[in-house]
Amino acid sequence: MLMAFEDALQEIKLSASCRVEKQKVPVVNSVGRILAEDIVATISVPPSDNSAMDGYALSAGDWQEGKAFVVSQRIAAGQTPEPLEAGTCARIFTGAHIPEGADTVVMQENARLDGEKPIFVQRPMEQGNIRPKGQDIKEGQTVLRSGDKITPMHVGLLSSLGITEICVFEPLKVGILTTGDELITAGEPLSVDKIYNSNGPMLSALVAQAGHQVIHCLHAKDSPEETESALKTLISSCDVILSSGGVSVGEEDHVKGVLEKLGTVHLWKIAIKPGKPLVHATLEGVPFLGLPGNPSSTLVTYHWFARLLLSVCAGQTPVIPQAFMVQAGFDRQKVIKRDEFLRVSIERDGRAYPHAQQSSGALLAACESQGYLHIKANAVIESGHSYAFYPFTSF
Ligand SMILES: Nc1nc2c(c(=O)[nH]1)N[C@H]1C(S)=C(S)[C@@H](COP(=O)(O)OP(=O)(O)OC[C@H]3O[C@@H](n4cnc5c(N)ncnc54)[C@H](O)[C@@H]3O)O[C@H]1N2
Ligand code: MOO
Repeated sequence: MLMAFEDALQEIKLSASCRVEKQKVPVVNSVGRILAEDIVATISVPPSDNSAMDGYALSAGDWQEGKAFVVSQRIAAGQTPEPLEAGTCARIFTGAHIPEGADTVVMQENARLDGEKPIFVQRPMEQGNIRPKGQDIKEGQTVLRSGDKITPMHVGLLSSLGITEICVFEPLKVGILTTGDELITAGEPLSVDKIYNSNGPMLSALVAQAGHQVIHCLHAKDSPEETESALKTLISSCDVILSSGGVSVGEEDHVKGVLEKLGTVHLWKIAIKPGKPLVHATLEGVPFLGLPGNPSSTLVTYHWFARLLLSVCAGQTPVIPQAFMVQAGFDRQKVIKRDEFLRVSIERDGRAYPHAQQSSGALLAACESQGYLHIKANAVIESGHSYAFYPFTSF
C-alpha cells in the first residue's frame, strides 16, 4: 500500500526537529543563514517625523491664500531643528527632522517665491509629505522570527535597526550516499555497461544551494556490506543523511535491508510519480531519506521531501513551495493512481505543456522545463482546466 503524497509530507515534517547549535554572526555575512532568535525592534524607523520632500515645513493652520511666509530656519537631513517660530515656515529637505510646531511640508514645486519668501499656491493638507515616526517599523515590533532564512532585504532591515550581529543556527551537516555498481565518476573513462554518477553531484549542489553543508559524498557498490559501512561513517558525522538508488524491490537494491538492520524504517513507497520507492528512516537518531535512483525521481523527491526534512533539521520554519494555478494546454484521459509531477513549460498562450520526455530516467527534460504541474492521483487532465504549477525556482 502506497502512502498518499500529502500524508508522507506531513509525516516527514512532524518527525523532524532542529539538530543544530546556535552561533553569532555579523549581519553583513548572514545571507542564507537561519535566524535562531526573534528580532524585536528597540527603536522606531524612522526615529522621528521627517520630510518626504524638498520644500517648506509649516503649520497648515497658518496658511492663507497669497501669504508670503518668512523662512525662519533651514533644516537639512541629519540636523536637529529649533521649534518653528509661529506664523513662519522652515526650509526643509528630504529626510530632515520636522520641527516642533510644523505639521505639513509643501514641496518646493508648489511654492512661488516673493523675493526670498515662499507663497504656497494651494492649502496644504495636515501631515502632508510627512513620514511619521515608526512609519516603517515601530519600537517593540517583532520584525523577524526564529526560523526565518536571512535574505539581502533582511540585511537591510536589520541594519536599519542598528543591529550588527545576530544569532543564527550553525549549518546543517549533510551526508550523501550514492549506490550502484554501474556508476562511475565524471572524469573517469566510460565503458558500455557503466554510466556516470549524476545524482551525487546534483544532490550535493541542491543541498549546498539550500545553504547546508555537504560534509561527505560517499559511494557504495550494490552490496549490503559496502552500504552498511558507508552509512556507519555518515551516521557518526552527519546531522542528516540522504541516499540515492537501491530502494526498490530488486535483489540488487540493498539500502532498505541495511536500514532495517541499522535503525527504524518509518515509511517506504509513496503514491507519487516519479519517486515512488522513497524511504524514510532514523539511524541511531540520525534522520535518513533514501531517494530513488532514477535522476528525475531523485530530483522530485529531493524537492518535495528532502528539502523539507533538511530545512526543519536546520532550524528553518518550513516554507511551502509557491504554486500558481495554470491552465493545462493539453488533455489526458488516462488516470494514474499516484500524484504526478509532470515536467512542463508555460508557453506563450500562458498554458502549461508537458515535456515530451517524462521518463524518470531523463534529466535533460527537467533542465528544459520550467517546473512541475501537479496532477492529483486519479485525475484526468483537461485542456483549459487549472492545475498547480510549481516553478523550479519555488524550491
Ligand atoms: N519490479 C519493480 N521494479 C522497479 C519498481 C517497482 O515498483 N517494481 N519501481 C521502479 C521505480 S518507480 C523506480 S523510481 C526505480 C527506483 O529504483 P532504485 O531507487 O532502487 O534505484 P536503482 O535501481 O539503484 O537505480 C534506478 C536507475 O537510476 C540510475 N541511477 C541510480 N543512481 C544513479 C546516480 N547516482 N546517478 C545516475 N543514475 C543513477 C540507475 O542506473 C538505474 O537506471 O525502480 C524501478 N524498478
Ligand atoms: O517512481 Mo519511479 O520514479 O516512477 O520511476
